[in-house]
Amino acid sequence: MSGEERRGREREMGKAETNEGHLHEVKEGKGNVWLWLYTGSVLLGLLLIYAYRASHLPAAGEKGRWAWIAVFAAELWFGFHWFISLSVRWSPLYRFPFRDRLSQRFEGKLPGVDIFIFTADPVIEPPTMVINTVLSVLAYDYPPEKLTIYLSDDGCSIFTFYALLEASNFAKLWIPFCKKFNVHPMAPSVFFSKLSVPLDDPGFSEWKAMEKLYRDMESRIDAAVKVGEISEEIKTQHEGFSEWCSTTTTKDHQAIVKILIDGRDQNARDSVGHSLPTVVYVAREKRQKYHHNFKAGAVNALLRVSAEISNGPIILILDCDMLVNTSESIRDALCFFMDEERGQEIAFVQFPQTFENITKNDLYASSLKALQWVEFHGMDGQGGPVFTGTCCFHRRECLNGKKYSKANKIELKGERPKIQEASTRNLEERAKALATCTYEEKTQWGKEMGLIYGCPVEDVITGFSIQCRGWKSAYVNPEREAFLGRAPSTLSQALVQHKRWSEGDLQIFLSKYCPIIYGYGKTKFGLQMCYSMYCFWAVNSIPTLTYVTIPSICLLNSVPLYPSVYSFWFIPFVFVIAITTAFSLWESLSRVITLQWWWNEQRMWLYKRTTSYLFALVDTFLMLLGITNSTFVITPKVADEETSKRYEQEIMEFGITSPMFTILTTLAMLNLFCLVGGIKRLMMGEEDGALVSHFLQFLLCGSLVLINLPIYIAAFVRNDRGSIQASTTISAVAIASLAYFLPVF
Ligand SMILES: O=c1ccn([C@@H]2O[C@H](COP(=O)(O)OP(=O)(O)O[C@H]3O[C@H](CO)[C@@H](O)[C@H](O)[C@H]3O)[C@@H](O)[C@H]2O)c(=O)[nH]1
Ligand SMILES: [Mn+2]
Repeated sequence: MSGEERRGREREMGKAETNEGHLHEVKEGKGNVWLWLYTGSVLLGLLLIYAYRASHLPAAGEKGRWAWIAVFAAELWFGFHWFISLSVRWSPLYRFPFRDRLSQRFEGKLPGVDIFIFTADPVIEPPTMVINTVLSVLAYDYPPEKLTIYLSDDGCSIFTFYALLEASNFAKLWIPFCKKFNVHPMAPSVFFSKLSVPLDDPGFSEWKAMEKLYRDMESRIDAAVKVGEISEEIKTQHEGFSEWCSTTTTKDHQAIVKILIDGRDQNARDSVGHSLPTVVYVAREKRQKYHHNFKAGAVNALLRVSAEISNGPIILILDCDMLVNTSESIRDALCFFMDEERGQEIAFVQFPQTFENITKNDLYASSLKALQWVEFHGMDGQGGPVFTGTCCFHRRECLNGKKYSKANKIELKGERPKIQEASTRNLEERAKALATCTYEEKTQWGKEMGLIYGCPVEDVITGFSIQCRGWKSAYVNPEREAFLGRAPSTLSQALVQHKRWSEGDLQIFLSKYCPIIYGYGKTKFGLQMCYSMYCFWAVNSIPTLTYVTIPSICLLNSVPLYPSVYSFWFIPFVFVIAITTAFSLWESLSRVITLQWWWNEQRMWLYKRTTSYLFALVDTFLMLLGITNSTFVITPKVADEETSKRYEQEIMEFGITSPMFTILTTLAMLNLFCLVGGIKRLMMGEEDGALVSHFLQFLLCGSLVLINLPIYIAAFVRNDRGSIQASTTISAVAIASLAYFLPVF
């Protein structure tokens, strides 16, 4: 299904509301009859399962009693989590902006927009990638004098600064080029590598010339990075280079604020004579003894710096790998904020995080389709989606802590100071003072103002606190993806990212901002349920681990844990398994996803639960006990050629040793051994009716073996550098063999 078809379908699914005169259309999802039926029947099935578990509990001293209790507890938890996950399905909303109405009514009065781009490490996030994001943003279809771009560099890298300087020069040609040829995505590296212009096209030579200019710039930057030094000749191009000296390190340096293009300057023009957006480089001060609060700290520093320089009332927050793919998304977002009636209560407009490097069947389930195609629309119906840290437009005032009030109409005003009022240098000096380590001492920054500190998902917790102040958020998922980022391209990256997310979400539940307690009376119960569902991700690890080990070990020991095929109680089990699987398949297949894709999603669902979520749970407890501190492991955005090749071929990447891989391999081996043991017993006819009495255990263990196929292949068949390390395989086999000796209680 193409984007257009999906959109058509969503429109159809929605009930029309009166949209006359509005800047956007809101449609409520319908078709709840099916959902009622689904919910009702699964609920009934679950109750029957629980009744069976309670009434057939093995007596004290009988083999399998404790296994039974454990499996029962897991089923209770699964039922509970399934139930709260309905909250994101009940009342989806779909939104569609009317850009033409916006232009008709507001073209001359559009608000200033400040765009924040964040980078933190020049190796993981190469300068050429970062400036591609910057260039794509510069080519937005928006009045340049109202656009200011801030690059926050937590890596304080002279190469990133140099790359930005190159980009600000290149922009003078790139912006008119994008407009002339209607370029999408507006990032040169992606654009030139994915598209080629036909020879007979009238624009051919211009196109090729631009590509050459881009490639030259890219090689200049890459060359400087490779040498590890900026040449004296380059340093003469800008006095900003003098900020770096021999003692400058990522963790220890003064604040740097450099306005590379001042849009107020009459001489700052592109090649066709139009004025240019303002471009600012910011590296907030870092000192060893001050905690810098990761991305949240960077956002807050930019909030203050930008207030001094441009003070745009609308802010777009972007990660450094999030390229702009359509020039319209600022205007789309404004259709929500500027709607006279519906817009007043909207604090932020979230776009989905879409990615340019998703493989054919999304091997690591990184496209987050379930979340972004189903769940966020569902949350929108309960008060608004989460803030996901990127691809999100905010009202500045809401980020600064303002409470919603019906009486107060907020106006989207805020003009840049005129050039005669403040010179560029003067602005830089004033802004620097706002980006120091000590500035936030004894202030509300990180608490009531700006992004909230101390949580690995600063975005989610902040979004929730904004909603608790009475605001709503809106989710818009346009036909053509608005942004294109880079998804993790190895298994370990994907698992580490999910560890951070699930850990952060669990910490929200345990923090002052617990959705149920803090949100009580401030938000809808449905919204609290949505958030709780994410908060409990990490907790899922324990019941999932129970379920992937105990029934299999019991199978090996011929201890039945489920009703036999001929029993009445067999029906609810099969029914719940069948209908929930069918529902999930329907949800996926009706939204483009292929069968293989769905299967990959199921595998990642399992892997995340048995590793990322488990580690998140453990780390959260250690943190509560004061043993560890919260950290932020940055997701790598580049990989070596061999790894990238395997990724494109959808071959799972292990390669390194990691406790996560040991767990995954052990679980895979355990299930293989148990299945083999169970089948052996069947073949030998050691026990009559074993298949009938253990049918569901065979099914469960068999499915686990099937889903783990890539692990067996990576451990025993493959011998490339991405396969499972021999040491991991050996320890996994050793631990899993213990299953043969494990007594069943
Ligand atoms: O100390 C830091 C750490 C990170 N970043 C930036 O934060 C962004 C997100 O980091 P990344 O490693 O790419 O994390 P992801 O897992 O891809 O990030 C998702 O999840 C994060 C919360 O866990 C959100 O902040 C992000 O916006 C969201 O895309 C990147 O641009 C980083 O450069 C900083 O500026 N300073
Ligand atoms: Mn990222």
